[in-house]
Parts: sequence; structure tokens; C-alpha cells
Amino acid sequence: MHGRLLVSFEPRKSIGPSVLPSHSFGPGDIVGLYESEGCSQPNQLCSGVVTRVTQASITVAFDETHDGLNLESDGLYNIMKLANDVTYKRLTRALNSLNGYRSGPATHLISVLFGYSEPGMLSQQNALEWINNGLDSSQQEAVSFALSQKDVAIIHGPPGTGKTTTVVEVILQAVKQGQKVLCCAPSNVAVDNLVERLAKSKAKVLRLGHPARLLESIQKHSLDAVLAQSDSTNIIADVRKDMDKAFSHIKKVRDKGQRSSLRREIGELRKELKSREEVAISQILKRASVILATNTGSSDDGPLKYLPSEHFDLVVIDECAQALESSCWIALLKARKCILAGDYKQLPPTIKSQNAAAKGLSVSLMERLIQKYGDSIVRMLTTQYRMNSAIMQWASEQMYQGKLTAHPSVEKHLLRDLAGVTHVEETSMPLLLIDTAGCGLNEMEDTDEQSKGNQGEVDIVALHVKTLTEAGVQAKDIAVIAPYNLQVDLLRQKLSNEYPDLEIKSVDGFQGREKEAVLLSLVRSNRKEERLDFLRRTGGSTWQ
Ligand SMILES: Nc1ncnc2c1ncn2[C@@H]1O[C@H](COP(=O)(O)OP(=O)(O)OP(=O)(O)O)[C@@H](O)[C@H]1O
Repeated sequence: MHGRLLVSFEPRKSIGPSVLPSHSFGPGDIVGLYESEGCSQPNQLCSGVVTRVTQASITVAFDETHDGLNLESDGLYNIMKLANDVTYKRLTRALNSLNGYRSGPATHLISVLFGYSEPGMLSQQNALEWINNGLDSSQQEAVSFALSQKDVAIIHGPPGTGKTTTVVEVILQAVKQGQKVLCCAPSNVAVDNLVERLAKSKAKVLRLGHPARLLESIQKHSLDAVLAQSDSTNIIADVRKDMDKAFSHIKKVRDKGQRSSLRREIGELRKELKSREEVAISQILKRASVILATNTGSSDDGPLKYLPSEHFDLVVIDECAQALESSCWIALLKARKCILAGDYKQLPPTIKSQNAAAKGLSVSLMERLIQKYGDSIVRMLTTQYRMNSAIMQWASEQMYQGKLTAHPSVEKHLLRDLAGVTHVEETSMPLLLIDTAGCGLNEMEDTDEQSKGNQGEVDIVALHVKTLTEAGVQAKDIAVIAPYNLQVDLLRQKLSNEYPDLEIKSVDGFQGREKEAVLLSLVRSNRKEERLDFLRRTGGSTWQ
């Protein structure tokens, strides 16, 4: 993987069938590799990042190919998931930089975002020539507004209103004006989604981040891939080969003097390698029009340290309402203007510490700015392209002041309009609410995990999945969603074998995605009306 060593670990053959026991390793996790004796610090050989997990193996990418990591193909090793404190360190670092920020591109922006200066508008704006001619009027208005603001603009995008489509147009228009854009989002998936959409244009996009955490389809836009293709690659590879040679030589040499001169040589080569890589990386970064990373991935301890401080003209943060404000500041300190996109009526970031929540961490930057400046810095997208109007209606009235309208292409669409789906009652109604009151479908509690489940609802969901699939709706086009992890587990136990393509997820695990049909199991059902905890609150965030 772009110069990293990929190693697949399988369970020890002698312990029976080569299927891994249940575990929680996932792509992107940092793991330590240890000798078979145990997972203590002295036994640690190195650390790496998980790239792939199958039923029978876990693949890990290691950086240390050149420091003599010598694994045996039939050797026994332990791998252990390590705590990742990089994110916390970066958040703290950003807040410290914010605190000590005296001069730099974001000086005025900081003052605006904390309410000491009023947000301004740019003096003159030429009429825009649209890159995407299919934008609706609220999308066009949002793009023009965002480009005309001097310091900050918010694009409020309720579900399915084309927020990403709009953000992509804003970025491409900014690039057309010659601006350098840093585009971030709180999650890797959201960033990859933008990379995919931007890569269809001619703009030069570059994705930062460990390749193990990026979708396969956008690997070619990653810094590592571009670096591997660059002119400097051959020279860098030669230096690496020399280092490898010196390493294998040092293992054979006994003479002390010779060993220390080889060590010195390796030190020199390492320095050379580092400086050549730095030059190559900074050239690649400077050439890109749009650099994309997660909020924390835009930290100055990563490749962006090679850019001059005034490099970026604009920072765009997508899914901003789902991000911790402190993570937004990592990116915000890098430009004089920001555009924030998201929907603060959907789930806020998960805050586990009540103390931190009480002191303000649970309020996203987007929500805080809307409370401060009201509509003057916001444009809302109002046509949605996802739902039958019957599904949209409640949310529109409760959350979006009744302003949403369904685009004619979806306003009346039903499951039975899909190719291969038959006309039955279940596929002919857009919205079906099942009232289980008084039916004895009570919730149950997992006291260890403090989570909740409802077996009766699992059975109802199973019946509806069966009816829908028998009517021709494909399992991959259906999602089952529940707000409690215990219920997600119960639903998976019941349905995953029969319908491997059916996606069963928690509410926050599914946010931002779409399917033809969604079954929502609300779980809670008890005799005490008040005991609904977070389900009662809109935007509660303590999912268990
Ligand atoms: N102006 C438009 N005309 C036709 N279709 C559109 C338009 N804008 C968006 N869409 C379609 O609407 C769907 C949602 O768009 P997009 O992915 O940009 O939305 P989003 O608001 O980011 O979604 P989410 O709610 O998941 O954040 C996509 O299928 C997109 O092609």
C-alpha cells in the first residue's frame, strides 16, 4: 500500500476452523503487534493500522518496512487494539492555538465567530456562470450567498435537499475564481463522498489521510498515491533501497567500528529521505486546488505543516452540525473565510461527558452561530429529492418551519414504481405507522450495557421485511434502523443470515444515507409514560 507493508493475520491453525472469534477490530483501528509471549510493552514489535477485516483474517498496514520488521510467514504473533489519543491531542492543540492566536489568516474570522465583529459581505460579485446547470433556486441562492460573504456563510441542508451537490458547486466556483480551498468533514466517509463528487470535475483534488481509512474508489486521489506517482518517487525509492541494504549489512557485521559507521550512514540516508519527501509533498500540496481531510486530519502535525500559513483562501466544513466545535477549529485557523454546511436539526456530535456537555461542548459551531446571528448568515435548501411528501411532511412542520417541498420526481413516488416490484398494499403506501400500544410488546433492558431491546418489534420488522422482499423489493434497498444497540443486535440475530444484504444499523450509524424503504423500530414501550429518555428529546445524543 504505497510503500507500506501489508500483513494478514489468521487464527492459529491448531485451534480449529480458521474463522476468527467475535472481535471489534475494524478498518482504521490502530493496533500493536507483539511477540507471541504476550501483549506487554517490551514485546511490542511495532504498531500499524487495520486495513481489512474478513471472517478469517485481519490485515494490517505497517510503516516500518525499512526498520527491519522481520516477520515469519508461519510465526505466531499477538495483535492488540491500541487506544488512539491522536484526536484528543489535536483537539487540545487546536484550542491552545486558538487561545494564543495573535496574527494569521483567521484573525478576523475568529473575532466574527466569537461575536466581537459583525460578519461582512464582499463588495462586488459578478453574476455566476453555473457549473452544474441543474441546481434548483434555493441551491443557487445558497451558492451565490456563500460566495458573496466575506467571513462566514452557513448552508442549512435538511435531508435530501442536495447539500452535497450545493457544497460541490460552491467549491468549484471558488476554484474557478482561483481560490485554494481546504474542505473538511468530521468523518472519513463524508470526506470521501465529497472527493468522489469533486473528482468528476476538472479541479485538482487531493485527499489527506492514512490510505487504510479511505474508500477504495478514491485511493488514487490520496496523497500517498500521488506521491508514489511523482517524479521524485524513483529517487526516494533509491534512497530507501540504500537504507535497506545498510540494514541487512548491519545485521551481519560484528565489528563495532563498522557497525557504528553503518548506523551513521543510515541516519544520513534517513535525513535525506525525509527532506526529499518533504519537498515532494509540499509541491503536491501546492499544486492541488482543493485539499480534503477530516477535521482532525487537517491538523498541523500532518502534511499541511509543509504549506505556508496564508495558503488557503477558504475553509469549507461539511456535516458541520455533527462535528465538535473544537475539531472545526483545527481547520478554521487556516483561512480568512469559512463556509459551513450541515443540518443542526439532525443528530449532534456524541458527547459522553455530561460535564463537558454542560459547559458547551454539545452545541455545534453551526448551531451556536445561528443562535448568535440568526438567518443573516444562513441560507436553507428547501426542495428535497428523496422522500414521498407524506414522509417529509411531519419533519418539515416540526423541524423546518413547514418550508420543505418535495420535488415532483419524488413527491408521489412509491415502492411499487420500482422495476420488478409488484403492486401490493405494502408497496402502495408511502408511510405506515404501527401502534403497538396495549399489544404486550414491552421493552427489555440489558442492564450491563444499559441498552434496550424489544423482541416483539423484532418479529414485526421481520414480517415486513419478508412482505417487502416477496413483493420484489431487494434486501439491499431496505434499511432497518433502531435507536438502541441492543435492538440492533437482536434484529441482526434474527435477520442477517436470511438477508445478508439488508442493512441493520443504529440511528447515528445510518445518518446521511438513503434507501428505498426504511423500517424504524422505536423500541421503547413501558407503563411509565415519562421513561423515554433521549427518544423524547429531539436531537438527544446518548445512544447506547
Ligand atoms: N437540483 C437537483 N436536481 C435533481 N436532483 C438533485 C438536485 N440536487 C440534489 N439532487 C439529488 O438529491 C439527492 C440528494 O443529494 P445530495 O447527496 O447532494 O444531498 P444531501 O442533502 O447532501 O443529502 P443528505 O441529506 O444525505 O446530507 C441525490 O440523489 C442528488 O442527485
